[in-house]
Amino acid sequence: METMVKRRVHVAAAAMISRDGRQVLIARRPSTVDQGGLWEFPGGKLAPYETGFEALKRELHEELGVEIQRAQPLIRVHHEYPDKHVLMDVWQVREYAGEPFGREGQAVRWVRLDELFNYPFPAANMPILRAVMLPTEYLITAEEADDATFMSKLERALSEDAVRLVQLRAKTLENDAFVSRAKKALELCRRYEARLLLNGDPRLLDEVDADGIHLTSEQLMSLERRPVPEDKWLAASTHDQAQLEQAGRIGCDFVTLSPLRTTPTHPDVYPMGWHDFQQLVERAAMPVFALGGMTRHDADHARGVGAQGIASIRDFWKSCR
Ligand SMILES: Nc1nc2c([nH]c(=O)n2[C@H]2C[C@H](O)[C@@H](COP(=O)(O)OP(=O)(O)OP(=O)(O)O)O2)c(=O)[nH]1
Ligand SMILES: [Mg+2]
Repeated sequence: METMVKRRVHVAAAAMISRDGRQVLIARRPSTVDQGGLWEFPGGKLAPYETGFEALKRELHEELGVEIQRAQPLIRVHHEYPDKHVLMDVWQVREYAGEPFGREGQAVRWVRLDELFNYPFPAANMPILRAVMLPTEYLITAEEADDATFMSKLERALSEDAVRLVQLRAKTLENDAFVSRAKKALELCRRYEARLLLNGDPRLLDEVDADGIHLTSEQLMSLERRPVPEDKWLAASTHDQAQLEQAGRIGCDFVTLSPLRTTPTHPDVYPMGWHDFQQLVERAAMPVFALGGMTRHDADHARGVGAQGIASIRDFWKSCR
């Protein structure tokens, strides 16, 4: 039998974000081409001499008639189709000239971020959809004995730092106190249109209608399947390749990967540093937040090596004046 060598295809694609930040542009692939009839993020294959960004500029001009001025890396996705290996570099584009239209006759549509899942995309796109919907910063709340202090610090992070993704982590609270704090936190997060994930048992969602669950790496490794429904977010803490693979197997929507640096809370854990971090992120099947000594100033660098952004306790949890 002939051995088939799979074609390798390198693609640059764009998540174009509307000026109000609430919508993303998608296009329908003509029914005659590969993955025809499905929706996609505009873009196409790199020519042999091109960088990813050059290809992105050319493709968006050809397909949509727009001139891109700047783009930030969003996520890199490997996907095995039956006939080829696709590597997609997806960029977030907010600065462009011209109004996009279907220059090749294809349907083009601005859709709200929370409606993206209503459109059929190619199999490779799931991590991209997650990445488009997630912000670049993930706040992990600090232990706080008293609810009032907790709430005022959370509100400060939501209002002053514009945090939109929050993990409630409160290991020192008993179940009832945790649930009560979670309900208050949820109400506040809703007011700021922020998502709240609970660090703990997936059954907590029966008591508090939060947006999802964040698993510890230990919980993650003990599960055989996704423990929450598809309409909830599932995140997990990971520290190595095996945990990242397990997160992919049970269908985590995103993960944190740590420790990037040593931190006062974990002084004796060996930090992985950017090089190892990048290698692990490269193979991950979902968006990854860098954790461990990160501040917002690290977010651009984190995205440059393929991460979604940064997760932090200290950077968003400051004393109130
Ligand atoms: N542009 C784009 N391609 C995607 C997405 N998801 C996905 O699996 N793909 C796959 C389908 C194709 O095999 C490949 C992209 O090829 P393409 O058909 O857009 O390439 P191109 O614009 O250069 O087209 P052509 O000149 O070869 O006709 O990546 C996506 O969201 N956007
Ligand atoms: Mg194309």
